[in-house]
Amino acid sequence: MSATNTAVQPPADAAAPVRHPEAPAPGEPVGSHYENCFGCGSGQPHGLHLATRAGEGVNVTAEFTVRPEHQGAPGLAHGGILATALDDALGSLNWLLRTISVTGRLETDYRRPVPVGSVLHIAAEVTAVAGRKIYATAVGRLGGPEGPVAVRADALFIEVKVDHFIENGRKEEIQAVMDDPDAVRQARAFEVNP
Ligand SMILES: CCCCCCCC/C=C\CCCCCCCC(=O)SCCNC(=O)CCNC(=O)[C@H](O)C(C)(C)COP(=O)(O)OP(=O)(O)OC[C@H]1O[C@@H](n2cnc3c(N)ncnc32)[C@H](O)[C@@H]1OP(=O)(O)O
Repeated sequence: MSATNTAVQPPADAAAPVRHPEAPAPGEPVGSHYENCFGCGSGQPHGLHLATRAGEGVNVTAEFTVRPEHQGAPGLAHGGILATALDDALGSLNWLLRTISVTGRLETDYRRPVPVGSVLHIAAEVTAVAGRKIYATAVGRLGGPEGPVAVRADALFIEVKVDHFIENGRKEEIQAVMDDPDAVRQARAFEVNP
């Protein structure tokens, strides 16, 4: 049995999540939110290069292929890397809700070791929303989408404005993003089109 923390369990009066009408269609890729993201960006040679697709509900699926640079113990994925993979899949649920949010709490259970070379099949979904708090869960399986559970997580994401990144990110990277009008428009659209 997993230990649970009330912070990642929705309160009784939380609302069911609603799939945004402009969310990516089921089966469509959920693009990377930032090319230098260690989880999903194409610009990180040692990154996880997570490929995420929208599901039919407020959910996504993703695959993560464990490479030698992701090791903790010999031949096995590092636990922090596995948490990163789940965290990033959970983060891409932003596109299903069309809400920008960041991880407040991530509670992870490791059930099986994950060998280098294996593919972690991840499924993540929003379970409830209460104000700015978004409750979500993710599971990573081995051998296929129905395979045995290797790792799972419950998470609390907190909704933020674009200014969260502008005010807190290092100036160089923020300026580079702001110089890309498409990136700014995409991020701002989340705020004006709830
Ligand atoms: C032109 C530029 C454009 C840029 C555009 C970029 C677009 C990007 C798009 C999409 C990004 C997606 C990225 C996904 C990547 C994968 C996910 C990650 O790795 S995210 C990184 C890791 N997480 C953090 O760095 C958060 C650090 N923490 C914070 O910044 C703050 O703590 C924050 C924003 C989470 C909350 O701070 P507060 O001041 O806004 O709000 P308060 O009042 O503290 O919390 C609100 C409620 O939530 C609860 N809460 C907050 N944190 C909690 C926690 N850890 N555990 C339990 N409850 C918590 C509080 O108790 C409060 O609850 P009550 O309303 O009082 O009921």
